[in-house]
Amino acid sequence: MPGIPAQILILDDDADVAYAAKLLLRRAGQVATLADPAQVPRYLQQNTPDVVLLDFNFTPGRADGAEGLKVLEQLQALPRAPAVIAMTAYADVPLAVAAMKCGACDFITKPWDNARLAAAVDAALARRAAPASTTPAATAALLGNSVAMRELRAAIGIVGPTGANVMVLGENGVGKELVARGIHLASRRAAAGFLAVDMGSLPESMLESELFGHRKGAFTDARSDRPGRFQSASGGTLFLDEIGNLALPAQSKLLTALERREVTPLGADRPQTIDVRIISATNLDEARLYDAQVFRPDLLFRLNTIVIRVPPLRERPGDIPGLLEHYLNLYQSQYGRPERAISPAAFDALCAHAWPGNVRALRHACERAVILAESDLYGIADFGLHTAEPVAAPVTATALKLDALERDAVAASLEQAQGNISHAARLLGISRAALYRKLEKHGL
Ligand SMILES: Nc1ncnc2c1ncn2[C@@H]1O[C@H](COP(=O)(O)OP(=O)(O)OP(=O)(O)O)[C@@H](O)[C@H]1O
Repeated sequence: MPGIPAQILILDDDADVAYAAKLLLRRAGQVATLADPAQVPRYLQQNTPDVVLLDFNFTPGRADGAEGLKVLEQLQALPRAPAVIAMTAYADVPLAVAAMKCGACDFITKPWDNARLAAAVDAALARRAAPASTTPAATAALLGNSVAMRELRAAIGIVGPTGANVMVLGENGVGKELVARGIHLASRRAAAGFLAVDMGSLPESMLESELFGHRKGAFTDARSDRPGRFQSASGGTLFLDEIGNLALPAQSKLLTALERREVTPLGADRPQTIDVRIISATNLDEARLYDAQVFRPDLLFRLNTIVIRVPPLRERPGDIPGLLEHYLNLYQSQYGRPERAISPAAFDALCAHAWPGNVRALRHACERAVILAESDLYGIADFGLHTAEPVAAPVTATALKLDALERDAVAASLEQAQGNISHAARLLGISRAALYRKLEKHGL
């Protein structure tokens, strides 16, 4: 509310940590500090915090986070629950992830990056103050009326104009790129371009030339000067997709570019200043993303000033009917097919399905149903889900064998790539889109 300063509570037994955070956050509101969870009930009798920065271990020697989780529970039970930002040591990231599952909105690792902490608190405060819907144009493509999707749209409206670097997290096919495009459209850079780069499919040997450009003659195939993605996206937004797949040496090159705000094309003797907003995305599990063996913490701090998490479709089943309707309509008109309704049994099955491939898989299933349906209503078999009855079609023994071989090859490459779609596609020598189709076909 205008005029009323936000209340921020820092709960940490380390006096130095609490004091440093207090100094940093003074400009964002009224800051109180407490050192002991036992003081919390009394504080809550007289105060209504908007944001709580919460440490998880207080008693010396304790590292299970139970004390912090108990406070989180108390805060969640309040009529106007504050936004809670978990604060943990780097080694305790799994604890922070557990806290997020219990309702914390974000987490910060200690020692923190000042800009990241300030941005996390600003984002938490802005989210509380935001009206239910913002910048419809920026989020028009993002369908779904679940609470999660409404919050996501509000977050895009808030984060977009800030210009801060954003990291979008979520499983494959949840809509991370749509979110990134929404942030771009809600930003002051909307009139300039949005350029997406699939970092997962960039071979390491090409990374520098692709990202930073090259001069004619810099290497055998460099027949002319070529700008890199950083230069091409100048003034706009560069979307670094599958950032979690970047090898460590490549991470350090990217870090240098971001730190210096300049890139040197291969073969050039002078760097060029860059002006891009970076939005990155990954499907990497957060515990792995925060593992320094996998991802450089200093690069992470550059990229994740704001973190946006897109929940999987199975956690927002209320969005499924609207998405089915949208994509069936889309493909019916695209393929000039008649309008059909979904049979009640198929509808129930589709709503109960876990959708491991998320919205992308649902979209493909709708396309398939529109193409294959023959009766008056869409039946579950038309959608080709692995839980459905197999479509009765004559198949020869050879086709069956080839199919089984293909399934095994896809499964083996996925295992070898530890579930990383880009890597698996590269192992198989096919595009990511083709791999998605095969995953769906074989119900993997
Ligand atoms: N909320 C949504 N409303 C409508 N369509 C959506 C939504 N979320 C995702 N989609 C559609 O699902 C497909 C996958 O979305 P997108 O590419 O943004 O996902 P992603 O998380 O970036 O996937 P990946 O991790 O595999 O790159 C796209 O066709 C997109 O249009």
